[in-house]
Amino acid sequence: MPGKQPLFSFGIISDVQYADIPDGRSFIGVPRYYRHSLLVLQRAVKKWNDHQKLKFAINFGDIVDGNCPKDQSLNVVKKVVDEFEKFNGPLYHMIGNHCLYNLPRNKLLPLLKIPSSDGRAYYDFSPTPEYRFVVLDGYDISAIGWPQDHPNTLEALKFLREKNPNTEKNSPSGLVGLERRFLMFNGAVGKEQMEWLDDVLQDATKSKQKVVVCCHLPLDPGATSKEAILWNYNEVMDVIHRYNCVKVCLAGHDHKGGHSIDTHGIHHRVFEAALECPPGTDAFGYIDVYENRISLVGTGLMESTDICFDP
Ligand SMILES: Nc1ccn([C@@H]2O[C@H](COP(=O)(O)O)[C@@H](O)[C@H]2O)c(=O)n1
Ligand SMILES: O=P(O)(O)OC[C@H](O)CO
Repeated sequence: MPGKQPLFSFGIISDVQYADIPDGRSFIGVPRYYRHSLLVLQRAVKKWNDHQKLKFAINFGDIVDGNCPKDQSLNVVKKVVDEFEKFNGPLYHMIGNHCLYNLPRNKLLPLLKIPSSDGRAYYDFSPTPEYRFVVLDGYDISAIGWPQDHPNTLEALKFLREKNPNTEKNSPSGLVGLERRFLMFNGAVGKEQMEWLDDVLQDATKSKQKVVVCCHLPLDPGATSKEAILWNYNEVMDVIHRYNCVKVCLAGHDHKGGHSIDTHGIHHRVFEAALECPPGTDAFGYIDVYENRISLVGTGLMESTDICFDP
């Protein structure tokens, strides 16, 4: 409603994928501006600070690109984190595949200040009594980021062998429809995390909190290309759909962005990537949160979106 003050607001950006290398292209030929993406982040932080009323900011993952020379990974991650930390408020990070190409979890999570035990990267926080944010770890079961002999790596490799017959496990060749998500650059939510999610949603329901679910990997086929969804998005959504508290799911990873409303009326918004902004353009924003609405105010290629729900 025009004129009504939001309960709170927060900044968002996704897929910065910075690297100090010349511009390139994605596998499907979309230009990627590896150096310029840091300027997009700098402009985002300036805009968030100028706003003055943002309660926090969330990075939806992939702060550094997989093409970053590996002897530079540690310094580059630190450099990008330093840019984020110029924001005058709390920051919440999540991990993406490109972060994990550069650093293992035990190095990455402390740098991103992700609360963690045993390398897990899922957590929740409550910025106001009415709202709970759940940050999922989409690379819990993954062939990247864990030590090679870790049970989660072995489970992921077994899963990929069963689901994707290609030698190159990032190739969706021959996979049909939603099977195209069974790629090495995606991952799954494991059993313990699933139980934790169920507990958090049960607690949020008891506490009459509305929940915003955040994950690097999208959770609804309507909001993303088939190659970019969480392997077990359907199992995660089955848990979410058992409750009424989740109002919105937010994600990155699929750089072109997207928006859908699923069969239970939950909105899914996938954010446009900072990496794919041609020089001088931007993709970031902030979200105003109300009792029964969230409103994304986008800058540049980040499309503004209004999302209404039952309180
Ligand atoms: N349709 C596709 C997409 C990707 N690949 C492989 O994945 C790698 C990573 O892709 P990016 O989006 O990060 O460029 C890429 O190098 C390919 O090996 C593929 O085979 N088919
Ligand atoms: O994480 P990337 O850069 O490999 O990109 C993933 C694609 O957007 C999936 O379609």
